[in-house]
Amino acid sequence: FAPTAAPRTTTQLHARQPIIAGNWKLNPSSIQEADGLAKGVASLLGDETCASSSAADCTEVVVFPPFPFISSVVDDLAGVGVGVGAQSIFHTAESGAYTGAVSASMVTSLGCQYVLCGHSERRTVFKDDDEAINKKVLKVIEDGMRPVLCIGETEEEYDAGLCADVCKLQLAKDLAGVSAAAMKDVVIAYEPVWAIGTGKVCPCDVAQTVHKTIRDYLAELYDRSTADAVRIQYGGSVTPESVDELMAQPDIDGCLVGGASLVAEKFARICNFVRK
Ligand SMILES: O=C[C@H](O)COP(=O)(O)O
Repeated sequence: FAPTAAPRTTTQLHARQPIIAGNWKLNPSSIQEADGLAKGVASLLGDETCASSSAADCTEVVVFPPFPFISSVVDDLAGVGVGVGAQSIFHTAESGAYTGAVSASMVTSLGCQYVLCGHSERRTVFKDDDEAINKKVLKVIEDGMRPVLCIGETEEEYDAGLCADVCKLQLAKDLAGVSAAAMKDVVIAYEPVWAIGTGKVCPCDVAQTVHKTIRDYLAELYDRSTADAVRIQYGGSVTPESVDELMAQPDIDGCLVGGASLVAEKFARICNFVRK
């Protein structure tokens, strides 16, 4: 799938490849529907030119189906250049008496390249705390996959002016023990909780400011060069209508899309965002 306008300049010091991801969450309700969605995405984005490229003018696309659909979706997307990831993993053990758990090695063996860690719905509904999220991040890296570490503040924290503090604290705790070298495989997703599934997109200038704050803090945790190479996605009610302006911001390198990723045409339009 070709970019629809002139690519972001590649002469900048750290040309980060855009990454658009679709988090299907607890959707759809059957394997038939999941295959239909994956095949729809495949037919709309079907072009192998981006499959093996990490060039900044080529957008990486990943989808995160529910566990039972992963294998089939991997098959549906074979040869299309769209990656597949898992929405979580169990971080405590690889095997044993853990009813309902799914290990990193299981999803790796299915062909997953990415795992979501720390999504706000995991933090609130499933009580994943920063210690568990940190273990997941480390486990994903250890198993040769890439974590998409989700961070972000609640509406109350945003209103109290605590956005930067919350994001920094989550980064410090969730990235503990992750080396600078490993950060090349880590994607950060800034997802203000108040914008998730609400239709309220964070204003682009606010999102850019937070992304820059996150990048500057990564430079404190690591170094400037490492921070400048990390890809930071925005997530929260992203739509075909909002994606172009978001992606025009200098520190926004991609989007983590929920609801709009469940409609192949909308997701394809977001992946084919117009570069400004
Ligand atoms: O993982 C995706 C985010 O939670 C955003 O979801 P949303 O696009 O439905 O607001």
